[in-house]
Amino acid sequence: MARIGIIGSEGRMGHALAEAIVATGHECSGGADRGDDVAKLADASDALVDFSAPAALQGNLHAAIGAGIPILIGTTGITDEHHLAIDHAAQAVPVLQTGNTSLGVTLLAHLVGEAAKRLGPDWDIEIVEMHHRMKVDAPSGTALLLGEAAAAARGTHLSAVMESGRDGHTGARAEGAIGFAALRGGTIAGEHSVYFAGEQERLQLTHLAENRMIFANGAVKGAAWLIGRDAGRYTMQDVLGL
Ligand SMILES: NC(=O)C1=CN([C@@H]2O[C@H](COP(=O)(O)OP(=O)(O)OC[C@H]3O[C@@H](n4cnc5c(N)ncnc54)[C@H](OP(=O)(O)O)[C@@H]3O)[C@@H](O)[C@H]2O)C=CC1
Ligand SMILES: O=C(O)C1=N[C@H](C(=O)O)C[C@H](O)C1
Repeated sequence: MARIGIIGSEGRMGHALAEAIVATGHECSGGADRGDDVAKLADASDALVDFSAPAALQGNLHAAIGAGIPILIGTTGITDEHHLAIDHAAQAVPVLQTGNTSLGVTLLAHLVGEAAKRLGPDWDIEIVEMHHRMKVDAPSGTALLLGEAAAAARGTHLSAVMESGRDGHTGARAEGAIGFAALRGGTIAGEHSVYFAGEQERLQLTHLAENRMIFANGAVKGAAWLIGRDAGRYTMQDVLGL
C-alpha cells in the first residue's frame, strides 16, 4: 500500500486518480491545487502524481526532491525547458514523465516505432488527435509522444521534422515531415490516429480512450512502481515491461 499525493486534485484527472488510488488498495495522502503547499503534501506521501499545469512543474519537482520521493508527471503542454528541469530532478529522485499513462498508448508508441522503421521514409506520417472542448494544449502530449517514437525510429528528432498547424498556402508536404492536426469538441477522453500514407496504400494505427480512468489506473501503477527505485528518468514502457 502506497501513500500517493495528487497535484491538481480538483481537476478531471485529479478526481479520476483519487478514485483509482482507492480502488487499487492504495491511500490518497491528500491533494495540492493552485496556491497549496506541495512540500507539505510531499512530506506526507510515498509518491506524487502531477496532473495540473506546466507552470506548477518546477515547484512540484522541488517538493519531490525535498521529500526524497518519486514523482510521476502526467501534465502535458511542457517545453524543452521543463524537460531539462525533469532531467535535473531525475538525478536526485525517480521521475516518470509521459503524455499518456494508458497501457494501450504505451503499446501503440512501440507499434508506431516498428511501423516507421519497417515502412521506411517513403511513407508519410500524419498524426490526428481529438479531445474534449476543455483541453488547453495542442498537439496533445500523446500526439507528441507518438511523433517522437516515429522520429526516433527514423533516426531523427521530432523537432527537426514536425509540421503542425498547417493553414493557408503551405506549399507541398516536406519530405520526411511528421504532420499533426488537433481537433477539439464535446467530451472526448482522447483519440489518436497515426497514419502511414504510402503509394496507393495507407496504414492507420488508432487508440480510442473511452474513459479517463485508463489514464488514472496507469498513473497509479506507475507511481507505485517508482517507489524504491534508484533516481533516474523512467517511462511507462519501463513500468509495463514493453
Ligand atoms: N499523461 C496522461 O496520461 C494524461 C495527461 N493529462 C494532462 O493532465 C493535465 C490535467 O488535465 P485535466 O485534469 O483534464 O485538467 P483540469 O483543468 O481539469 O485540472 C487541472 C487541475 O490542476 C489545477 N492547477 C492549475 N494550475 C495549478 C498549479 N499551479 N498548481 C497546482 N494545481 C494547479 C487546476 O486548478 P484551476 O482549475 O484553478 O486552474 C485544476 O484543478 C493536462 O495537462 C492534461 O493534458 C490528462 C489526462 C491523461
Ligand atoms: O487533456 C486530456 O484530457 C488528455 N491529455 C493527454 C494528452 O495531452 O495527450 C492524454 C489524453 O489524451 C487526455
